[in-house]
Amino acid sequence: MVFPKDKVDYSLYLVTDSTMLPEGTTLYSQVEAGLKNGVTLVQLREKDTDTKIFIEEAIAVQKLCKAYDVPLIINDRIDVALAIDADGVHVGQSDMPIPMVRQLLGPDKIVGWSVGKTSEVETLAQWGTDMVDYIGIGMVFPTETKKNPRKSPMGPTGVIDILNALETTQATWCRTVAIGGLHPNNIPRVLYQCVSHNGKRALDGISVVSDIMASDDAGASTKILRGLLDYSKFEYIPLDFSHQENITSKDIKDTLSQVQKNHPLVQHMTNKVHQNFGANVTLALGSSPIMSEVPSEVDELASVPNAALLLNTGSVAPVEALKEAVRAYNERKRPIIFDPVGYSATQTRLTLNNTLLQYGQYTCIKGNSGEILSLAKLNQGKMRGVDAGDDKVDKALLARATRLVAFTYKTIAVCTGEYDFIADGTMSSSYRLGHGVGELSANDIPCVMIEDGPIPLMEKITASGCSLGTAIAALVGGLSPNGIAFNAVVSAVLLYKSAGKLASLNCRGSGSFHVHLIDALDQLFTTNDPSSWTAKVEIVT
Ligand SMILES: Nc1ncnc2c1ncn2[C@@H]1O[C@H](COP(=O)(O)OP(=O)(O)OP(=O)(O)O)[C@@H](O)[C@H]1O
Ligand SMILES: Cc1ncsc1CCO
Ligand SMILES: [Mg+2]
Repeated sequence: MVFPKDKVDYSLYLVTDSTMLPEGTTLYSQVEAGLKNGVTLVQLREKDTDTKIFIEEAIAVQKLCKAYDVPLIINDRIDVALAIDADGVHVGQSDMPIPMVRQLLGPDKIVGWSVGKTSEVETLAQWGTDMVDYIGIGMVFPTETKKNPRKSPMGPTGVIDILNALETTQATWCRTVAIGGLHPNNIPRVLYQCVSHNGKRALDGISVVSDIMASDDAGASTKILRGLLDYSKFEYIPLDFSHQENITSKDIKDTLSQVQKNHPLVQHMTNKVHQNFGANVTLALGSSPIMSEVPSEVDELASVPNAALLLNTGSVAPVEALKEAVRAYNERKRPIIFDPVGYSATQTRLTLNNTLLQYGQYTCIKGNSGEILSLAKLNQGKMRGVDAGDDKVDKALLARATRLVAFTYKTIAVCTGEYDFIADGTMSSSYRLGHGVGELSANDIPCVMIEDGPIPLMEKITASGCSLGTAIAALVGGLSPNGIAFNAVVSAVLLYKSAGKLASLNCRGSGSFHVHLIDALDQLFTTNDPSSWTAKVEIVT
C-alpha cells in the first residue's frame, strides 16, 4: 500500500536521532510518544547505525507508523527504503541526485530534499512536478544536531527567500517544512513571519529533532508543539494590530492621552551620540528614560508596566547583551523599537543587525531611507555611513521598500527623510499553514506618507532619527492594553515632524534648533491638540 501523496500532513514532522535519547527511553518509545500526541510524519535519520540494525529499526518504526496511519520517510538510504517498502526518502544536497532517487523509487513514493538556496529551488522547478514532493528548508537557527554545519543559519528571512522562489518558479506542488533550531520559543514567530511576498505561501509544517527525541517526556513535548501549530496565533504583545490607514486627529489625541496617563518607561540601548538627546526627548513626551545595557537587569526593566525598549545599534554594543534584551522584552510581551543604524555600512554592522533581526520580533523597525532600502535589498552596495545618502527621492521606491521591510519582518516599518513612510506588515496575529493562504501581498499592505515640506535643519543635527525612535518607543510603550500600535507609530512620526517644523521656524541655526526641537515636542505633547499640527498624513496607494 502506498501512502497517497495528497494525504500527507506535513505539519509536525519528527526526524529521529538515537544519539540524543535520554536514559530510560528508546527510539521506539520516543517515536510512539510523538505519534500518540500529534506527530504527522516521521523520518528515520540514523547517521551512525550499521545497515543491519538500521533495517531492523526501520521495520519496527514502520510498524508503529502504520498503526497511527503516519507515513515513514527514510533519510538518505534508498536501499533501506526499497528493502522495507517505506513511504519515501529524504536526501540532502550531497546525497544521491534527485533524478536517480526518483528513478529508483518510482513515481508514487514521497521524495524530500534539503534546500537552503534559491538556486536549488530553480533546479527543482525545472525538474517539474514528478521529482521533489517536499523540501526541508534550513537550517533556520543554530542547532546542536548538526555538529559541523556546512551552512550558516538562514533565519526566517532566508525561509521567506525560499518561499518566494517557489512562488516565482511556480513550483506549486512542492510542500515545505522548516528545520533547524526550532523550539516552542521561536516556532510561533517563524510560522507568523514566514509568508511569501505575494501572500500566497506559508510553511506546510515544521520539522523537529531534539525537542522530541531528547525530551524526558516526549509525549508532553509533542503536545506543546501540536498545541502551538493548532492554536495558530502569535500573540507577542497585548496591542491591537488590526490596521486602519485613516487616522483622525481624534485617534491621535486618544493615543497621546493614553501615554499621558500611563507614563511609559523607555529603556534605551542606544549609541553614545544619542543618549542625552534621547533621554530629554523621552522626558518631553511625558515618559521616563533609562539608559541601560546591562543584561542582568533587562528582565526587571521589561517587567515594569508600560516599559518599551529602544534598540539602536549605532554604537555596535556587544551582541549578547542586545539579544538578552530582545529575549526579555519578547518574553514579557513588551514592545521593541529597532533602529538598525548604518545597517549595511560595514560588514560588522550588517552581521550584528541581521543577527538581531533573525533573533526576535519587533513592534517597529525604523531607519532612514538608506537603511530601509538596504533592508529591503533594493539598493546596490553598501551604505556610506550612518546617513541616508543624498540620492534623489523616489517616493514609489521608498514606499515599496518600507512595505517590503514591514512585510518581511511582520512589523510596522518607518522610513525617514523629507517624506516619512510608514507601512504596517502586522495585519493579524494569526498564522496559517500551507499553499494559497491568501494574505495581502507585500505591495498591498497599508502604507501612509507623512510630510511637512523640507526641514533642512533636521539633517543638520545628529541623532534626529535616533530620537524619532525614542518618540515611537514612548508612544507605543504608553498605549493601554489593546491600544492600536499603528496609530501610536503614526502619531509619533506626525508629532516629531510637526515639532521639527515649529522648531525650525523659531530657532537661529542648528545649535538652537536642537533646543527648540525639545521645547516643541514638549509643547505639542502637553497641549495635545493634533488638529493644529502642521505635518500631514496621506495614504499611499
Ligand atoms: N529634509 C527633511 N525635511 C523634513 N524632515 C526631515 C528631512 N530629513 C529628515 N527629516 C526628519 O528628520 C528625522 C530624522 O530623519 P533622518 O532620515 O535624517 O534620520 P537618520 O538619518 O536616521 O538620523 P540620525 O542617524 O542622525 O539619527 C525624521 O523625523 C525625518 O522625518
Ligand atoms: C554619528 C553616529 N555614529 C554612530 S550612531 C550616530 C548617531 C546618528 O545616527
Ligand atoms: Mg538613523
